[in-house]
Amino acid sequence: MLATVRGWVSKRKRRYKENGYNLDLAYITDHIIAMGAPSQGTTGLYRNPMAKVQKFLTERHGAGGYCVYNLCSEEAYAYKPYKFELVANFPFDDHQVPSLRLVQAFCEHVAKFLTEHPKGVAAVHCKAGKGRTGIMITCYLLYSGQFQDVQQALDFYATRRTHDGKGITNASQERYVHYFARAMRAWPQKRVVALQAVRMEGLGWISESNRGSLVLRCRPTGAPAAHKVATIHISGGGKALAAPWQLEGDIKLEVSRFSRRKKLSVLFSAWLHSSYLESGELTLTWQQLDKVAKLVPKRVELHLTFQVVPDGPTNGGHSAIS
Ligand SMILES: CCCCCCCC(=O)OC[C@H](COP(=O)(O)O[C@H]1[C@H](O)[C@@H](OP(=O)(O)O)[C@H](OP(=O)(O)O)[C@@H](OP(=O)(O)O)[C@H]1O)OC(=O)CCCCCCC
Repeated sequence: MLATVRGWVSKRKRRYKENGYNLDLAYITDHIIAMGAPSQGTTGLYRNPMAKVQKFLTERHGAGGYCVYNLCSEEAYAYKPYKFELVANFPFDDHQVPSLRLVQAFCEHVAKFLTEHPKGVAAVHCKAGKGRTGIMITCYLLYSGQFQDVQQALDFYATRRTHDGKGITNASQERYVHYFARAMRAWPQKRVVALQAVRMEGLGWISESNRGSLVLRCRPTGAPAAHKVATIHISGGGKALAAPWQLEGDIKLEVSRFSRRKKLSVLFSAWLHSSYLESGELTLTWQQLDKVAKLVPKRVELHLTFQVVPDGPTNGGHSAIS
């Protein structure tokens, strides 16, 4: 019965079903595992039971032959380091993107571990072990030179981790793999951009009959978390900003609307990095947005006008131009 429930929860991800094991776990390469969170208590009833994961890894790779990489920022999936002999934490939030520095640090750690343990395995997990795990593993495949082409690395991960070839399905997570591939060639220079105008098309009845808002979050380069820098109320689908917002680092744009019950619900969001933005209009289509609500038509477009700020502000950005 529990195996059936675990199978439902792991959806279309590949499970390891050999030698009496049945775990939400897949070998991406001989030295990289992607897996669902090793869990205890009630959560262990429908995710990977901690004890089984420990037994599996120790049996196959020896007590010191594996390092567990926990990418969860969720409190619920934190565990004491002694649960495994070697544990490394590179946390970021579910459905979101890591900073490029976090990806770099992860890749360096895995490379060092595998150099010191040539027969070892890096066992990477987030909650489900698909999206966040996918970014980090795909970036490592590129970093370690196993792949040169981003799309090929993404496809390889998707095929190895899932039955339906849907590995990283979050547009921003995929965008950040591309960013990291560029960052490996030349680390991005700090760049401040001013968001000057926002326009949405294709929202149909949503923009006509609802008040909406665009919430801007920014994680300045080097800062641990993103924080809200502005809420812009958008009526009729567009707005030129009287006071453009200067942004630097990881930028999250979240478009929400007020429902009939006056509850604010997110329609879609997207992460962008200021260093890869140019002056001019950027259009994000349905495919380039994250977690688009079902009621949003597929013809939706978010148009953003940015201006690169020469020699940006000394306060590191994310402030309004007065
Ligand atoms: C009889 C019970 C039947 C349950 C059937 C559940 C069937 C079911 O939908 O199970 C799946 C759900 C949700 O599943 P999870 O709680 O595992 O959530 C997934 C996780 O957020 C992934 O992110 P990450 O951790 O990999 O970064 C995400 O992938 P992504 O970031 O790529 O979008 C995925 O989205 P996706 O599915 O790909 O769109 C989410 O479903 O599990 C639960 O809600 C836990 C259920 C706990 C049930 C407890 C029962 C005791």
